[in-house]
Amino acid sequence: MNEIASLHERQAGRFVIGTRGSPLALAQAHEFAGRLAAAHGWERRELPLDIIRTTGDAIRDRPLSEAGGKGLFTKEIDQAQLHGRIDYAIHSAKDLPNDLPDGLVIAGYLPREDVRDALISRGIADIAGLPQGAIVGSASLRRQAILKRIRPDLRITLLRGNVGTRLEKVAGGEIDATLLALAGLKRLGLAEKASGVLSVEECLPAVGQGAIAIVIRADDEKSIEALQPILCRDTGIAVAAERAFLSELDGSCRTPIAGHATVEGGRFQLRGLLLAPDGGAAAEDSISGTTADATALGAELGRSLRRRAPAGIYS
Ligand SMILES: NCc1[nH]cc(CCC(=O)O)c1CC(=O)O
Repeated sequence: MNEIASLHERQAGRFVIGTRGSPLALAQAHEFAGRLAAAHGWERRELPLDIIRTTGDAIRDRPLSEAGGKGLFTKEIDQAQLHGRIDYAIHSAKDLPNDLPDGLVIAGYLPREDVRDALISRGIADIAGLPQGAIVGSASLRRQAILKRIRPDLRITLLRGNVGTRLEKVAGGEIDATLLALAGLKRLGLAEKASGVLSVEECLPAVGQGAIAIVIRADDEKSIEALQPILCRDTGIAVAAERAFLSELDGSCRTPIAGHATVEGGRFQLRGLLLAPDGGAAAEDSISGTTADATALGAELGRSLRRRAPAGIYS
């Protein structure tokens, strides 16, 4: 969107929503806008989307961990937000860096989708069913290490691109399988592309998986207030604890880490997993308590796993 269009829509609209342009990012932004409009009885066009291309969108050929990590998908959006061009930025919680730039904060989360990973293959329902030496594509260090741990014979290749591209590579026979977040598939209306769904026990999800984070300017009281009716408190508690866990372990996203928290009836539980990149060694544990202590417990589990990290990860 050019500057003039942006200014024009800004006068017509109540709030401007910033998002990346991938199909999944757009689906998430539309879900947010639909919920916000419904909560206030606003017209959907009063919440225009400003689609922002990020540096990360242009990188296709190498692991993001080598190209500079998670901030690549947020930098241009952060700038637009700090300059006041957008009010709300909608992100997959999983893709948000540990530390946001000064002046921006996570205001909360929408209700979480299914946190599990889906297996995408030509008709095989679980990892055990994949043929010996099958080629599995993934760009996620977590998924790669988990796969190597349970099936050392699999040949893991780097697979990037948006969800549609990844599905095509399996359908076309270029690779035998991949793992994708079921949440993303559901939000794209593609859940039937999953040939199987992996349990949380078998494949512990990434921190933040399935949750949509809403970022605002820290001092933007109008935007914070309008959000309140659509935020999911339990998701907020769970993801904040997962992020506290992650921030004790690694900010560089070069280490395979999984973490998943649940909140039910005032109780909180978090499982965490830290793996050697080749899947050969792992440290895993869980912690539970009251929701009031969730973030502190998340950090505690992170420190505890760090002390027990497989050799070669931190030293
Ligand atoms: N890193 C890409 C990314 N970021 C968020 C999702 C899916 C949606 C989610 O996890 O909330 C995906 C694709 C995937 O992992 O399948």
